[in-house]
Amino acid sequence: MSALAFAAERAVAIHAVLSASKVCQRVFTKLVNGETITKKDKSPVTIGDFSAQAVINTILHKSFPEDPIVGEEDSKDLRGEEGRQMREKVLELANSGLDQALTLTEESLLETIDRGTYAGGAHGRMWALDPIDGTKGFLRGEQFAVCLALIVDGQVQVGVMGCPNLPVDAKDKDGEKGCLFITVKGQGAFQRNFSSTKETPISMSSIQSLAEASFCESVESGHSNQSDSAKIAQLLGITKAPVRMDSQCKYCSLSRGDAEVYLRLPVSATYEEKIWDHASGSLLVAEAGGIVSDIHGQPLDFSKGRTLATNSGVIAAHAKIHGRVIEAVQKVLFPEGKL
Ligand SMILES: Nc1ncnc2c1ncn2[C@@H]1O[C@H](COP(=O)(O)O)[C@@H](OP(=O)(O)O)[C@H]1O
Ligand SMILES: [Mg+2]
Ligand SMILES: [Mg+2]
Ligand SMILES: [Mg+2]
Repeated sequence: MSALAFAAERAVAIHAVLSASKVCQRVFTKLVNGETITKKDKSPVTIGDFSAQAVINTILHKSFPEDPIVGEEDSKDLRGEEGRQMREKVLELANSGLDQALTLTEESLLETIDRGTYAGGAHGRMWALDPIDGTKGFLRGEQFAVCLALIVDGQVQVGVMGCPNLPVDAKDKDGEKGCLFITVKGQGAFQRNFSSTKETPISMSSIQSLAEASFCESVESGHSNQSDSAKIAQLLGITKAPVRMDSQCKYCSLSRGDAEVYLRLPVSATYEEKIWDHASGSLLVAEAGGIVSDIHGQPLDFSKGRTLATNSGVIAAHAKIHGRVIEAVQKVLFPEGKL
């Protein structure tokens, strides 16, 4: 029997994401003032984001030196005298997550972080990396995810997500936390706990009626229009309150049946979703029995560069109900019937 496709990429991605997730867990308990800065777009970035990107880029480069990386962060804020304090912290943290043979110097730290500047596009292999997705959730001690995906010719082929604060069993919220979600196109979706190497197949819950469904959305009202989502839920007959959660943990929750619908509704006409915010999560949901599209029902197009430039918003649901959800989305967002 021939080896499964992308077996090496899957294994390396698991190792990289797990290593970075553990660094993030360590940072959170030690994060102090001055270790978070605000980026030009007003979003936060922490020593955790930089360290996780350094760990993953270093591990990827060792196994796949030719592969470009589309990563969220760059080293600008770590350079020069202004960046010295943060740079030293990030160096120490990144090295704590890497094997000794891969130990970074200040110079190679900046270089490895900047391997994530690839422009993306329709051709060839590339990794999409969000070292901490849901940085706001991370800062609140809530949900965040370390997200890595392999994209080949515009198609997501491998996705691995590490969710350090997610309960391994949604029904036992105070139980063990820390799980990894793993998927390869055509090979299904799996969950593994940080504490074990055993992988369990997961799938979305197939509900009979939307009245039983629950939907999830971002915690941040600036990332998704929550008043429109309430109207859509009402139109669908969903009565349960939304589950608000940061990061791609929403895709993970859907994939193992904790919720049935994920609504991410545009808050502005100009914002373009980033490919690293959706690549791994959207493949996981698709492999678990769902459909992920934009608000018009169009597939997410990962071939347009660093953003999903031709898509607007994200709607994910079980394949059996996705069409009905899109109908409701269209009715609420475009009451005149115009697209
Ligand atoms: N106006 C906006 N609309 C949609 N997403 C946005 C946004 N501004 C920022 N984001 C993205 O929302 C992501 C978090 O997703 P969520 O809201 O589901 O937790 C952020 O990822 P980072 O935290 O990696 O920066 C960021 O890329
Ligand atoms: Mg960010
Ligand atoms: Mg993100
Ligand atoms: Mg991020």
